[in-house]
Amino acid sequence: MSQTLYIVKIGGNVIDNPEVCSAFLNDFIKLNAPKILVHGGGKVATEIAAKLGIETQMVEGRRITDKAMLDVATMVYGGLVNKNLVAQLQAGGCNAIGLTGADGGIIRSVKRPVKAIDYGFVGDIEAVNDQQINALLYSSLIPVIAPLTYSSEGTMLNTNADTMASATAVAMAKTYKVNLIYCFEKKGVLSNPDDDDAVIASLNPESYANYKNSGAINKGMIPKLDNAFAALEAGVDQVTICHADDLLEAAIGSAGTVITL
Ligand SMILES: Nc1ncnc2c1ncn2[C@@H]1O[C@H](COP(=O)(O)OP(=O)(O)O)[C@@H](O)[C@H]1O
Ligand SMILES: CC(=O)N[C@@H](CCC(=O)OP(=O)(O)O)C(=O)O
Repeated sequence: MSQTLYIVKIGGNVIDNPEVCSAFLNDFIKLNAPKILVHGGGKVATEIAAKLGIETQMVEGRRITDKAMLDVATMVYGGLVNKNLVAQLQAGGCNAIGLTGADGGIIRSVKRPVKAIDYGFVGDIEAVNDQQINALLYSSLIPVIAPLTYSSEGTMLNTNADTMASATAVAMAKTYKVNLIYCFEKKGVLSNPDDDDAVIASLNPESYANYKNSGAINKGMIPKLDNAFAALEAGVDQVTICHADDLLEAAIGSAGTVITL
């Protein structure tokens, strides 16, 4: 029986809220098992870009990333957000190491081909170096992964954090029983987006299709759930979507929305 590895993704709305983020990090530190943190930061990037006079354009939850926006993404995700998370984890006694996909060559991607939409410098993941990630875990380092990848041409590419978490989980499922937990600012996937307590306990592809058709599940939740189902189909053991406050409960299956096939 292989060991459980927790891959926890934290979204940009939580990162932007210092109190909730700090409480979440304290719980992440308490999670007593091999673990990886994948972070977003879309909200911070949008704020900093606006201060620099760069407008944000999102299509289906993905940021249109021209060169100026790529520079913002690289600075904000790989620098500001990643290093602040690492500093807080280190202060709490957790030996975190901050990485983009380029560091240690852990996640390589290819620039998304231009079809109906030109997303610019956005990467579609091609390869996750699970052996390199394993080497870090064996050294008792806790990887903290920013939503950036690199191309074989030597450029950084902006990559959705939910997809980073899902692809990392799939690669690590070769050696671990992976428990993937998406933490955000709501208690789970809601059956009624206006009622924060209407948490769906368990969601399968059929119920997902129904909620999507009725409009109850929309916007950023659609790519998150597509990533969640893709991870399960590719061998990840468990996927949960929960509030950042409920990480430790979700880790034992008693909070949030459990995704099933
Ligand atoms: N049924 C739903 N339940 C919960 N959230 C939903 C639902 N439908 C849409 N959403 C939206 O999805 C968002 C989460 O996606 P996203 O903004 O990409 O999160 P993150 O930045 O944490 O990855 C929520 O903030 C919420 O506005
Ligand atoms: C290509 C793409 O869309 N990248 C995302 C990466 C950040 C992210 O995913 O952050 P959240 O998890 O906070 O949404 C973006 O720039 O918004």
